[in-house]
Amino acid sequence: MFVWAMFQQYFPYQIRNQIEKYSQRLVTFVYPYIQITFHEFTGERLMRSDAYSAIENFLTSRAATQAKRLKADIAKNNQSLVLSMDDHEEVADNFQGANLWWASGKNITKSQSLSFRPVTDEKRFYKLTFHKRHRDLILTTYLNFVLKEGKAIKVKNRQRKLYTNNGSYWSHVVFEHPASFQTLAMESHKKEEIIEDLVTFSKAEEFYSRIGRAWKRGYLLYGPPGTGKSTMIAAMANLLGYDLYDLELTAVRDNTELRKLLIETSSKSIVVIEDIDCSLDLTGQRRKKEKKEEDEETNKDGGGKQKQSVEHEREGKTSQVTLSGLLNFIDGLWSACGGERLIVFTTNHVEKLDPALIRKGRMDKHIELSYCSFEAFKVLARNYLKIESHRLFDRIGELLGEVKMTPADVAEHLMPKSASGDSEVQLRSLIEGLESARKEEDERRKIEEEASLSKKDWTEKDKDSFVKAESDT
Ligand SMILES: Nc1ncnc2c1ncn2[C@@H]1O[C@H](COP(=O)(O)OP(=O)(O)OP(=O)(O)O)[C@@H](O)[C@H]1O
Ligand SMILES: [Mg+2]
Repeated sequence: MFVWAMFQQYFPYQIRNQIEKYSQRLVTFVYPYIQITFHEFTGERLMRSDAYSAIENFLTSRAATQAKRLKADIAKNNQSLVLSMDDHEEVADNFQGANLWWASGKNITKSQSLSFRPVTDEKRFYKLTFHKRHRDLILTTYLNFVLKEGKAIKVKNRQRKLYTNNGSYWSHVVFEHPASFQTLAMESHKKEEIIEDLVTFSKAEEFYSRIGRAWKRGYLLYGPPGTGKSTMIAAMANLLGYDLYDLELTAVRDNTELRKLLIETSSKSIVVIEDIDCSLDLTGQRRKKEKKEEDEETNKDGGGKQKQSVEHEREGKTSQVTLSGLLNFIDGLWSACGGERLIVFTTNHVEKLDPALIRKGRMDKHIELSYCSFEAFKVLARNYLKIESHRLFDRIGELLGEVKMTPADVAEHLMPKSASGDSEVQLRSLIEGLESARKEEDERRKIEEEASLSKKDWTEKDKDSFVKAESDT
C-alpha cells in the first residue's frame, strides 16, 4: 500500500504510464478472460449510448433474479417498476454453453469547477467478462442477441403514444386503451387468423428485406357503424406494442403536407385513416354534386342557403389531398424509410372506395366487421356479464340469427342496469331490443313489399292504358 501510494504520488507520469501499460499487457497475456466495457455516455457530445440502455434493459430480468443490490425506477409508461443492478453488482449469464459475467460500475470524476462543493461526475458502465475461447461466439452472436433483446424490451416498456395531426405537425398524448383481441366480439377463427397475420408481420423484417419490399402492410376494416373497427385498431396497437397515428385527411392541406406528415411517423406504428370514404377528393365530386343540389334548393328558398353553400365551397377548399397523393403515400419511396408500419383504413361504405386504393399490395388484408353473431355475443356476455351460459342464450341465439344488431347495440344492452348486477336483467333487455328490432324489420319489409306491389300495379295499369290508348288511336 505504501509502495503503491509512493508510486502514484512521486513517479513521473510518463514512467508510471509505461509501467502501467506493460503490466496491463502482462496481465492480459496471462489472464484467460476478456473484458468489454460499455460506457453510459459515449462520443464527443457524451450522448447516452444506445448499447448501454439496451444492455440495461436486457439485464433487468437477470438482475431481478440474481443481484443482491438493486436500483428501482418507475418505467416511462408509468405502470411498471424497472429494477436494475446497483453499482458494483454482478450477474452471471450463460449463452450456448459459454459462461459470462456482467458487472456494473461507475467512475467518479471531480469536475475542475471552482466551488465549495466539488461537483462529482459519475460515469456508469457495464463490464462484460468471458473466457477468451468464447471470443467469436460472444462478440458476434451474443452481443447482437443482447442488443436486439434489449431494444425489444425497451419497445415493450416504452410509453406508447397516440398522435393526431393538426396542420402539418403531429401532436401526441399517452396511448392507454384497454381494448384487446380477447375483448373484441368476433368469431374466434377470424380473430385467430388476424392475430396470426399481425404477429407474422411483426416478425418478418428479414422476409421483407429479402423480397425487396418495404416492411409495411395495409389493412382495410369495413362494416356498418358500431361493429368494432376502431376497437380493433386499438387492439392491434396493444397486441404489437405500436404507436398510433390517427391521420385526419381533411385537416391536411395538400399532398406535400401529407408526405411531410407521413415521413415523420416512427417505425413500429399504425397509421390510421378512419372513414376513408369521407375524407378523399372522391367526396370532392360528391361535394360538388351536393353543392349543385344545394344551389337548386337555395334558388327555391332565398339567400339563407346561399351563405351556407358558399361556406361549404370554402370549406371544401381546405383539403387538396388527392387520391393519387394518397396512393403515392402508400406505395411511394417514403414507405421504405423506416419499417414495421401498418396502414389501416376504416370505412362504413367499402363499395364507394376506388378499387385502386384497396387493391392487394396497398390494402393487403380486408377485414369485414359485421353485425353481432351468436359467437360474438358470447364474447360480449363473458366480458360484460362474466357468464359462459344462461337459459336465455338459446332465445338470444335464435333472435340474433334473424335480426341484424351491431355489437355496439348488444354491448349497450349488456351494460349493468342496476347495482344488483343481475345478468338476467341485461339479457332480458337484449331480448326486448332484439324483438323490437325484428318487429321494425318486419314492418319495414311489409312497407317495401306494398310499395313494390303498388309499383308493379302501376306498371301493369300503365301498360294496359298504354295498350288501350294505342288501340284507340
Ligand atoms: N366487435 C366488438 N367487440 C367489442 N366491443 C365492440 C365491438 N363493436 C363495437 N363495440 C363497442 O361499441 C363501441 C363502438 O365501437 P367502435 O367505435 O369500434 O365501432 P366502429 O366500428 O368504429 O364504429 P364507426 O364505424 O361508427 O366508427 C365501442 O365502445 C365498443 O366497446
Ligand atoms: Mg370507428
